[in-house]
Amino acid sequence: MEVGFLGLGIMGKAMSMNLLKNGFKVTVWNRTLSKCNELVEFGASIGETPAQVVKKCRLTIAMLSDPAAALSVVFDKDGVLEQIDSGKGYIDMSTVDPETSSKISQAITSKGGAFLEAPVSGSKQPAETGQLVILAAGDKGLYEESIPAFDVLGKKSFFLGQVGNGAKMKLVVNMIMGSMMNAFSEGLVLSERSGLNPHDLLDILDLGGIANPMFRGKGPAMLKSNHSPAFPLKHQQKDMRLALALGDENAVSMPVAAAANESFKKARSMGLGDLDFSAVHEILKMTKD
Ligand SMILES: NC(=O)C1=CN([C@@H]2O[C@H](COP(=O)(O)OP(=O)(O)OC[C@H]3O[C@@H](n4cnc5c(N)ncnc54)[C@H](OP(=O)(O)O)[C@@H]3O)[C@@H](O)[C@H]2O)C=CC1
Ligand SMILES: O=CCCC(=O)O
Repeated sequence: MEVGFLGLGIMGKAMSMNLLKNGFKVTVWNRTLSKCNELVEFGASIGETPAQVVKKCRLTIAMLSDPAAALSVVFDKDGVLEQIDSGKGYIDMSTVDPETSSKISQAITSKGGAFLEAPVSGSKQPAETGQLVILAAGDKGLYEESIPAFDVLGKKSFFLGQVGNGAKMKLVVNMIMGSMMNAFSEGLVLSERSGLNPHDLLDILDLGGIANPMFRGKGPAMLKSNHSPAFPLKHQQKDMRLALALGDENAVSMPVAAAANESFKKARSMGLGDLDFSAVHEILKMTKD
């Protein structure tokens, strides 16, 4: 199957590489075009614009940083809309808000194309090993057509109904994750400041009812102040912001998420946005008497 792939950041590079390794023909595009070269070494072709990729491929996947990027790649000059038509499908796997996704869906479908939003749970390593969880919504026929690709990219896909539901589910999941990261960081600081060994805390957490892969995977690196980016903090803060907007629209009080968002904003303002979202630990460590 020939698939187009737009956006070769941390996630897009791993996902398109995975498709190539599993026998898909992949045509890639990235805003910074030089990032395509590594994929070419593994057999990918390059499209010089999003429109060129869509012209060549029946299915095109996008994995872009945020709503502005997702909209730009579709609506700007040489964008997806210039070549989408009936018989072609567009799958946006970026994490965006439901309004952005709906706007893209309307534009694609008004030109006869099929649209699916399919944000993912899971980070760099699950993307490399095909262990993502795919939260799809939109055109059911396109979802079914995409299953061979989703089976390579993920360990499980969900079809959640109408466009917007995948985006909302992803924001709820990441809102919980961002709040957990803040609570975890505060716990690590509290254990150290009160004279405990934080490595003991990690062991104890891992044996109890709140054990989870995020604490297990990131905890030891956080204690060494190693925040090599898997999920950039700037994207986690974007997701908190979009989740809080969803809370506003639905009159859901979210004081815990709002406090977590403030910590991520502070970390961004201190220049930590390109580090892993675990770097929020650094600003919590800085608070003293
Ligand atoms: N990293 C993670 O663990 C996960 C991330 N996500 C989500 O996946 C998406 C991608 O994340 P990730 O790969 O980490 O992000 P990166 O920051 O590594 O990559 C972002 C990508 O978006 C492109 N981009 C940014 N702005 C524009 C623009 N205006 N026009 C065109 N392209 C643009 C970048 O191009 P360029 O190279 O030119 O800068 C790059 O390809 C985000 O929505 C994120 O929230 C979801 C699950 C996990
Ligand atoms: O959006 C990013 C999710 C990262 C993860 O699920 O570990």
